[in-house]
Amino acid sequence: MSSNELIVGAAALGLANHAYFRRFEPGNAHHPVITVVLQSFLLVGALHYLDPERPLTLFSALRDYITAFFVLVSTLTASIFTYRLAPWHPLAHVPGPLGAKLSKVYMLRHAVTGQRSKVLKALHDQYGEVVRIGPNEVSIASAEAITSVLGAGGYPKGPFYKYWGDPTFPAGNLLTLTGEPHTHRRRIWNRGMTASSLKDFEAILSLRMTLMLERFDGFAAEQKPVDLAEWCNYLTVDFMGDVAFGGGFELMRDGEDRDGMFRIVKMGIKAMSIQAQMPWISPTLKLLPGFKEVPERLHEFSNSRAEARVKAGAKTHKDMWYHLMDEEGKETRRPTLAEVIIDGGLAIVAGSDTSAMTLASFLWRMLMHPEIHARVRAEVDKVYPDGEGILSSDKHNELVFLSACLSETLRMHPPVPSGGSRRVPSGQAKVVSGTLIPDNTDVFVPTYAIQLSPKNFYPAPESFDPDRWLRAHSSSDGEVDGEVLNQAAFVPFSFGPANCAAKNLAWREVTMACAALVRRYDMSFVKNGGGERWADEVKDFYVNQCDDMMVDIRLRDEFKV
Ligand code: HEM
Repeated sequence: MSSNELIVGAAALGLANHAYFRRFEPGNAHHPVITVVLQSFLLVGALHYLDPERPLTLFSALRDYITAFFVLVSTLTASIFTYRLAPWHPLAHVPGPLGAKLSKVYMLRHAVTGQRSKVLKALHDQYGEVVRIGPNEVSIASAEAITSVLGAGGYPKGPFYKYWGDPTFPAGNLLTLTGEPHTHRRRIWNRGMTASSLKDFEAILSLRMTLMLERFDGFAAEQKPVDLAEWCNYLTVDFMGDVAFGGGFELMRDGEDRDGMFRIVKMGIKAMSIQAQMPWISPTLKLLPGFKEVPERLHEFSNSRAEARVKAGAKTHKDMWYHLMDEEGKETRRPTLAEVIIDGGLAIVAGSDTSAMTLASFLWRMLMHPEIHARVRAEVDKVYPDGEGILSSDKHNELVFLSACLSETLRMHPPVPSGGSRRVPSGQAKVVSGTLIPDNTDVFVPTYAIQLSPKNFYPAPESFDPDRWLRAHSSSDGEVDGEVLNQAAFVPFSFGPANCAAKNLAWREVTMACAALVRRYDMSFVKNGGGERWADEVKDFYVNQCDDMMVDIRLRDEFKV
């Protein structure tokens, strides 16, 4: 075999590898790398076997190896790129930026910088409702996609979700499950969210709110600036700890994340949000030393909380554990301890940052729009003239304007702004938003882009206008003089069988906290603290993450003694 034959052989192998990987999608990064390394090695071995007269020195063997490896990898890459841009690619008819068609690296870099949701919105503004955002991925920003992709007759969760669980646990959590296992586990979750369960959780929340108000009274007395965003997080973490494990987190009492656990959780979410863009990289990264440290710490932490909960038993109010563990024995197959621990951990992760971001965004909007703030406060004062009942949800339906402000907050600042993917199963290609979405495509339905589209919210979709919700409610068909408010396009809690499992709990939680804080305190951004730009700095790491929001807190005059 001459050098020419080596080159032709390596190129043929490159093409054969592409054909193989197209048919059998690699589940990790290390197997393809090992395969390519080994194949180059075997090719050089074959060269020397077939041409025994070829000089065999360390130098010539190395040179042949490098040539074979380089040609194989280059042909494989060129073949992949050519196919991805070819007119016969199944997604050739979907418009999108060239970089995204070629490689997932295009969206990966936006995931790393937390700009994914904003980039998706810009791409939809440029290319329309259906955009190709990866070699095999599309984003569809339309109300139609919400029902036909996320709804009951839609598609199962895609590989994006595969690694959101804890690799140190044998069971997957609710977020990672799809199909029948998801339906089964979701039934148990739903049982934990009935009206009577919500009342139990509300009683737990009112205790936490009382503590928050005590702490804020203290800051007001000391005239000490407070990181409002951080304290929103302390509230929601402490509350989720109570709900999921019957207690144990005391961030508000300590006034800090003492053992750094929640900083780790945030880092973990950020890392996962980046990996989820290339799910096949996860199994490879897990082989690296130190990589399991974060999940292992979380595992130990959840385990210790679970042990404490098991020892303590159910308290006066039934917590989530009670339902997840099926302590009433309603299931034929009772959940295992591992399943309950991992779902308890999920409740902390899924329920704390989302609610905290909603609360912080609402309060930021109040600080930015004093005239709207004044109207919310007037309503709260009217509904709770002496404060009686403010830590219960009984009168929440009377907080009409506050609810409109919360809806507008969740429209403009959805805490999960771009979401995860659904994968079209083989044989289930269908037309969505006028475009054929072929088999095996990963489909994203980006909440932020949909909720800021003038097709769904008009006029001024990028302005904070809570009254749009009131105007729409006052008309019988939801339409007012050329205005658009498409309720079907309002999905901050997602949609369909895998929508937020605790939507009603979350709504009560943030309503109660907003009402109590607005009623009791005057707040203002600390001078030169950059608070006015807070929302611009929010990053999309699947769940939004934010910087400090430093505010001065004062008791309203009527509460001063
Ligand atoms: C305002 C606050 C909240 C918002 C905006 C929110 C939003 C969402 C969204 C958009 C999803 C779907 C994510 C996806 O498919 O990728 C989701 C799922 C979920 N959320 Fe929430 N959430 C909130 C609060 C909570 C709370 C308090 C809990 C607490 C227990 C919770 C538990 C869950 C769970 C378990 C799932 C997974 C559901 C499934 O896959 O079946 N969320 N949430």
